[in-house]
Amino acid sequence: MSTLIEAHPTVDPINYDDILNIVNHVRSQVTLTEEPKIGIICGSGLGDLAELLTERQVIPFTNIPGFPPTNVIGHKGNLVFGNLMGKFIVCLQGRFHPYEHNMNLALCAMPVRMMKEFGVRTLIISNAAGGVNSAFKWGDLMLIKDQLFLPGLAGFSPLVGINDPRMGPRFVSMHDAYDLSLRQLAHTVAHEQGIVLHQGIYVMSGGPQYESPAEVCMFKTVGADALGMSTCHEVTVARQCGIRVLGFSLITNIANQEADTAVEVSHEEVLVAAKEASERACKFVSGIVEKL
Ligand SMILES: O=P(O)(O)O[C@@H]1C[C@H](O)[C@@H](CO)O1
Ligand code: HPA
Repeated sequence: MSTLIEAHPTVDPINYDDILNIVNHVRSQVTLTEEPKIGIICGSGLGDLAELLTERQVIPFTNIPGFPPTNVIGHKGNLVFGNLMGKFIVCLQGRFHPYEHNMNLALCAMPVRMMKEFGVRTLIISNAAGGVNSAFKWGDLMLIKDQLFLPGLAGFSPLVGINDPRMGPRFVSMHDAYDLSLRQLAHTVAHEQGIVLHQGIYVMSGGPQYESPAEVCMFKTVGADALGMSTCHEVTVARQCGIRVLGFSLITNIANQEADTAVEVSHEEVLVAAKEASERACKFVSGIVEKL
């Protein structure tokens, strides 16, 4: 199976040497005096966090070979190194959504493999999601306890294809995907900051269409709490390469379950809600980084 990237026909996201070459190319554009032990993937609403870093070194995705363009409004498209709460970190300001890139999940998760090479041991990942759990309100935060990775279950795992053992094991356990001790830490921070922090199961669909009411009901029946179109491919790769993960969703809309009283959801609504939750989410993540 070829996973070569159309725009960069010499880069293969499942080729370990290609990943190393890209990492070295990035290294040549920055001055790294230490390894970033913490990585952050900023989903919708968390992008401003990358602006809070001090001594920032910013590399636009367009300067990174093998990186496709990010087309989703609300995602800036920068790799940012810098300090947050006294810790040196690397931040992905924007991400690749599989629906933008022909469901090439290995490509979309490639930044996680790069983070591992930079030295990342802990990854904080966020997303915008539609709430299914009836206790959730617009603007709430939900810690991800577990995931339903629909593209992965359907054969679109980022781990499909030849597995170079330098990437990690062929078969990866997802039983402890969202680290328990990190979740406990997140609850402590939320409590200190007076933030509502639910916990639940995140579903990743292929998108880009939002779910129909019948699909929302189906997901609710199987235990879903929040619905989105990202994150699970990144978490899967992180677990393969031994990075521990903390994930959370900004609940930007309430997923409608009744066709007769249809409630439209739009990307604009998602962005407005994500922007509203941004300050709270940035403070939450900063509080977690401080305690890591
Ligand atoms: O990167 P995220 O997951 O925050 O992106 C949001 C959620 C959906 O993927 C997409 C459509 O609203 O944008
Ligand atoms: N469904 C899927 N993805 C989303 C949603 C939703 O309701 N809201 C934000 N991203």
